[in-house]
Amino acid sequence: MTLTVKICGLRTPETLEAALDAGADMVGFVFFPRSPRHLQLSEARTLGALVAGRAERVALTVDADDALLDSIVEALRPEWLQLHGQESPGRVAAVRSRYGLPIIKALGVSGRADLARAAGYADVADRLLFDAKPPKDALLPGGNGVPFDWEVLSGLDLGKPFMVSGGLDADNVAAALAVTGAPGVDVSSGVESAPGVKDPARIASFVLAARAGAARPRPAPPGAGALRGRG
Ligand SMILES: O=C(O)c1ccccc1NCC(=O)[C@H](O)[C@H](O)COP(=O)(O)O
Repeated sequence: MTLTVKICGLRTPETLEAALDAGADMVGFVFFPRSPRHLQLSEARTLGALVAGRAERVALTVDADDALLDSIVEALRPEWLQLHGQESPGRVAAVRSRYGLPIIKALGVSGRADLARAAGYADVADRLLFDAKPPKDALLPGGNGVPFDWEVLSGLDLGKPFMVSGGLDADNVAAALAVTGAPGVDVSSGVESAPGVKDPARIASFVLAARAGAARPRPAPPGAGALRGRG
Protein backbone atom coordinates (compact mmCIF):
# COMPACT_ATOMS: atom_id res chain seq x y z
CA MET A 1 0.00 0.00 0.00
CA THR A 2 1.28 3.48 -0.83
CA LEU A 3 0.59 5.60 2.20
CA THR A 4 -0.02 9.34 2.08
CA VAL A 5 1.41 11.05 5.15
CA LYS A 6 0.28 14.59 5.90
CA ILE A 7 1.82 16.83 8.52
CA CYS A 8 -0.62 19.61 9.33
CA GLY A 9 -0.30 22.99 11.02
CA LEU A 10 3.24 23.89 9.98
CA ARG A 11 4.22 27.47 10.82
CA THR A 12 7.97 27.89 10.51
CA PRO A 13 10.59 27.27 7.83
CA GLU A 14 12.51 24.96 10.20
CA THR A 15 9.62 22.64 10.94
CA LEU A 16 8.47 22.72 7.33
CA GLU A 17 11.99 21.58 6.36
CA ALA A 18 11.75 18.82 8.96
CA ALA A 19 8.51 17.58 7.42
CA LEU A 20 9.95 17.70 3.90
CA ASP A 21 13.19 16.00 4.96
CA ALA A 22 11.21 13.28 6.72
CA GLY A 23 9.39 12.55 3.46
CA ALA A 24 5.89 13.88 4.19
CA ASP A 25 3.69 13.68 1.11
CA MET A 26 1.47 16.58 2.12
CA VAL A 27 2.18 19.62 4.26
CA GLY A 28 -0.81 21.42 5.75
CA PHE A 29 -1.22 25.10 6.57
CA VAL A 30 -4.02 26.32 8.82
CA PHE A 31 -6.02 29.46 8.16
CA PHE A 32 -8.23 29.84 11.21
CA PRO A 33 -7.49 32.85 13.43
CA ARG A 34 -8.47 31.12 16.68
CA SER A 35 -5.87 28.40 16.10
CA PRO A 36 -2.33 28.50 17.52
CA ARG A 37 -1.33 27.24 14.04
CA HIS A 38 -2.98 30.09 12.15
CA LEU A 39 -0.89 31.64 9.38
CA GLN A 40 -0.91 35.18 8.04
CA LEU A 41 -0.99 35.38 4.26
CA SER A 42 2.55 36.76 4.16
CA GLU A 43 3.80 33.75 6.15
CA ALA A 44 1.87 31.42 3.84
CA ARG A 45 3.52 32.99 0.83
CA THR A 46 7.00 32.42 2.26
CA LEU A 47 6.35 28.86 3.44
CA GLY A 48 4.54 27.90 0.25
CA ALA A 49 7.51 28.93 -1.86
CA LEU A 50 9.87 26.88 0.32
CA VAL A 51 8.03 23.66 -0.50
CA ALA A 52 9.22 23.88 -4.10
CA GLY A 53 7.59 20.69 -5.35
CA ARG A 54 8.92 18.46 -2.56
CA ALA A 55 5.43 17.79 -1.20
CA GLU A 56 1.88 18.85 -1.89
CA ARG A 57 0.66 21.97 -0.11
CA VAL A 58 -2.71 21.80 1.61
CA ALA A 59 -4.62 24.90 2.67
CA LEU A 60 -6.91 24.17 5.61
CA THR A 61 -9.91 26.44 6.11
CA VAL A 62 -13.12 26.35 8.13
CA ASP A 63 -16.28 27.54 6.36
CA ALA A 64 -14.24 30.10 4.43
CA ASP A 65 -15.97 32.36 1.90
CA ASP A 66 -14.71 32.86 -1.64
CA ALA A 67 -12.89 36.11 -0.82
CA LEU A 68 -10.80 34.43 1.88
CA LEU A 69 -10.15 31.37 -0.28
CA ASP A 70 -9.10 33.63 -3.17
CA SER A 71 -6.45 35.30 -1.04
CA ILE A 72 -5.19 32.03 0.45
CA VAL A 73 -4.92 30.34 -2.94
CA GLU A 74 -3.09 33.35 -4.34
CA ALA A 75 -0.59 33.41 -1.44
CA LEU A 76 0.07 29.71 -0.77
CA ARG A 77 -0.54 28.24 -4.24
CA PRO A 78 -1.80 24.99 -2.71
CA GLU A 79 -2.19 21.71 -4.56
CA TRP A 80 -5.12 20.80 -2.28
CA LEU A 81 -7.85 22.56 -0.30
CA GLN A 82 -8.92 20.99 2.99
CA LEU A 83 -12.40 22.03 4.11
CA HIS A 84 -12.66 21.46 7.84
CA GLY A 85 -15.95 23.12 8.73
CA GLN A 86 -19.63 22.45 8.12
CA GLU A 87 -19.35 22.87 4.32
CA SER A 88 -22.25 21.12 2.56
CA PRO A 89 -21.63 18.76 -0.38
CA GLY A 90 -22.87 21.58 -2.64
CA ARG A 91 -20.33 24.01 -1.20
CA VAL A 92 -17.55 21.42 -1.59
CA ALA A 93 -18.47 21.01 -5.26
CA ALA A 94 -18.58 24.78 -5.78
CA VAL A 95 -15.14 25.32 -4.21
CA ARG A 96 -13.66 22.49 -6.22
CA SER A 97 -14.98 23.94 -9.44
CA ARG A 98 -14.02 27.56 -8.64
CA TYR A 99 -10.34 26.76 -7.99
CA GLY A 100 -9.88 23.63 -10.09
CA LEU A 101 -8.18 22.05 -7.08
CA PRO A 102 -8.82 18.70 -5.44
CA ILE A 103 -10.62 18.79 -2.11
CA ILE A 104 -10.03 16.99 1.17
CA LYS A 105 -13.27 17.13 3.13
CA ALA A 106 -12.90 16.57 6.85
CA LEU A 107 -15.71 14.79 8.65
CA GLY A 108 -15.91 14.53 12.42
CA VAL A 109 -16.42 11.02 13.76
CA SER A 110 -17.35 9.74 17.18
CA GLY A 111 -19.30 6.65 16.16
CA ARG A 112 -20.50 4.62 13.19
CA ALA A 113 -23.59 6.83 12.75
CA ASP A 114 -21.31 9.70 11.72
CA LEU A 115 -20.38 7.79 8.57
CA ALA A 116 -23.92 8.05 7.19
CA ARG A 117 -23.22 11.42 5.55
CA ALA A 118 -19.85 10.33 4.15
CA ALA A 119 -21.34 8.95 0.92
CA GLY A 120 -22.72 12.38 -0.02
CA TYR A 121 -19.25 13.86 0.32
CA ALA A 122 -17.53 10.97 -1.45
CA ASP A 123 -19.37 12.07 -4.59
CA VAL A 124 -17.91 15.58 -4.58
CA ALA A 125 -14.61 15.47 -2.65
CA ASP A 126 -11.37 13.87 -3.79
CA ARG A 127 -10.42 12.56 -0.36
CA LEU A 128 -12.32 12.18 2.86
CA LEU A 129 -10.53 12.87 6.12
CA PHE A 130 -12.06 11.13 9.10
CA ASP A 131 -11.09 13.18 12.12
CA ALA A 132 -12.18 12.94 15.75
CA LYS A 133 -15.17 15.10 16.62
CA PRO A 134 -13.94 17.92 18.84
CA PRO A 135 -14.56 17.55 22.57
CA LYS A 136 -17.57 19.60 23.82
CA ASP A 137 -15.47 22.39 25.33
CA ALA A 138 -12.95 22.55 22.45
CA LEU A 139 -12.15 25.92 20.88
CA LEU A 140 -11.10 24.34 17.60
CA PRO A 141 -13.03 22.12 15.18
CA GLY A 142 -9.88 20.03 14.61
CA GLY A 143 -6.31 19.71 15.74
CA ASN A 144 -7.34 18.78 19.28
CA GLY A 145 -5.13 15.73 19.66
CA VAL A 146 -7.96 13.36 20.54
CA PRO A 147 -8.52 10.00 18.83
CA PHE A 148 -11.79 8.27 17.93
CA ASP A 149 -12.65 4.59 17.78
CA TRP A 150 -10.88 3.54 14.57
CA GLU A 151 -12.93 0.31 14.45
CA VAL A 152 -15.86 2.28 12.99
CA LEU A 153 -13.84 2.64 9.77
CA SER A 154 -12.90 -1.01 9.37
CA GLY A 155 -14.35 -2.45 6.18
CA LEU A 156 -15.43 0.99 4.94
CA ASP A 157 -15.50 1.33 1.15
CA LEU A 158 -16.79 4.59 -0.24
CA GLY A 159 -14.97 4.30 -3.55
CA LYS A 160 -12.78 7.27 -2.57
CA PRO A 161 -9.42 7.32 -0.81
CA PHE A 162 -9.67 8.38 2.80
CA MET A 163 -7.35 9.56 5.53
CA VAL A 164 -7.48 9.16 9.28
CA SER A 165 -6.57 11.79 11.85
CA GLY A 166 -7.23 12.74 15.43
CA GLY A 167 -4.77 12.09 18.21
CA LEU A 168 -2.29 10.18 16.09
CA ASP A 169 1.36 10.04 17.07
CA ALA A 170 4.42 7.90 16.43
CA ASP A 171 3.29 5.38 19.06
CA ASN A 172 -0.22 4.71 17.77
CA VAL A 173 -0.17 5.38 14.02
CA ALA A 174 0.73 1.77 13.12
CA ALA A 175 -2.23 0.51 15.16
CA ALA A 176 -4.54 3.01 13.45
CA LEU A 177 -3.36 1.73 10.08
CA ALA A 178 -3.76 -1.90 11.10
CA VAL A 179 -7.36 -1.31 12.18
CA THR A 180 -8.51 0.96 9.38
CA GLY A 181 -6.32 0.05 6.41
CA ALA A 182 -6.39 3.77 5.61
CA PRO A 183 -4.33 4.88 2.62
CA GLY A 184 -3.55 8.16 4.37
CA VAL A 185 -2.84 9.61 7.81
CA ASP A 186 -2.78 13.16 9.07
CA VAL A 187 -1.22 14.52 12.26
CA SER A 188 -0.82 17.82 14.03
CA SER A 189 -0.79 17.74 17.86
CA GLY A 190 1.08 14.43 17.97
CA VAL A 191 4.17 16.01 16.43
CA GLU A 192 4.16 19.08 18.70
CA SER A 193 5.92 19.88 21.95
CA ALA A 194 3.23 22.47 22.83
CA PRO A 195 0.08 23.66 21.02
CA GLY A 196 1.20 25.10 17.70
CA VAL A 197 4.89 24.27 18.26
CA LYS A 198 6.01 21.50 15.91
CA ASP A 199 8.93 19.30 16.98
CA PRO A 200 11.29 18.15 14.18
CA ALA A 201 12.23 14.92 15.98
CA ARG A 202 8.57 13.99 16.51
CA ILE A 203 7.82 14.74 12.87
CA ALA A 204 10.60 12.40 11.74
CA SER A 205 9.50 9.65 14.15
CA PHE A 206 5.89 9.95 13.01
CA VAL A 207 6.70 9.61 9.32
CA LEU A 208 8.96 6.61 10.02
CA ALA A 209 6.36 4.91 12.20
CA ALA A 210 3.61 5.52 9.65
CA ARG A 211 5.67 4.06 6.80
CA ALA A 212 6.63 1.05 8.92
CA GLY A 213 2.99 0.52 9.89
CA ALA A 214 1.85 0.66 6.27
CA ALA A 215 4.48 -1.89 5.26
CA ARG A 216 3.21 -4.42 7.80
CA PRO A 217 0.61 -6.98 6.62
CA ARG A 218 -2.80 -6.20 8.09
CA PRO A 219 -4.21 -8.70 10.58
CA ALA A 220 -7.07 -10.76 9.13
CA PRO A 221 -10.52 -9.54 10.22
CA PRO A 222 -12.28 -11.67 12.88
CA GLY A 223 -13.91 -14.71 11.30
CA ALA A 224 -11.71 -14.71 8.20
CA GLY A 225 -10.57 -18.20 7.35
CA ALA A 226 -13.25 -19.80 9.55
CA LEU A 227 -14.13 -22.19 6.74
CA ARG A 228 -10.54 -23.22 6.18
CA GLY A 229 -9.96 -26.89 7.03
CA ARG A 230 -13.62 -27.82 6.90
CA GLY A 231 -14.16 -30.80 4.87
O1 LIG B 1 -4.96 22.45 13.70
C1 LIG B 1 -5.78 23.35 13.90
O2 LIG B 1 -5.52 24.28 14.66
C2 LIG B 1 -7.11 23.31 13.24
C3 LIG B 1 -7.95 24.39 13.34
C4 LIG B 1 -9.20 24.36 12.75
C5 LIG B 1 -9.60 23.25 12.05
C6 LIG B 1 -8.76 22.15 11.92
C7 LIG B 1 -7.51 22.17 12.52
N1 LIG B 1 -6.66 21.11 12.43
C8 LIG B 1 -6.95 19.90 11.75
C9 LIG B 1 -5.74 19.05 11.66
O3 LIG B 1 -4.66 19.44 11.90
C10 LIG B 1 -5.84 17.66 11.22
O4 LIG B 1 -6.54 17.61 10.04
C11 LIG B 1 -6.41 16.76 12.26
O5 LIG B 1 -7.51 17.29 12.89
C12 LIG B 1 -5.38 16.26 13.21
O6 LIG B 1 -5.30 16.91 14.38
P1 LIG B 1 -4.58 16.30 15.66
O7 LIG B 1 -5.59 15.52 16.44
O8 LIG B 1 -4.11 17.49 16.40
O9 LIG B 1 -3.43 15.45 15.19
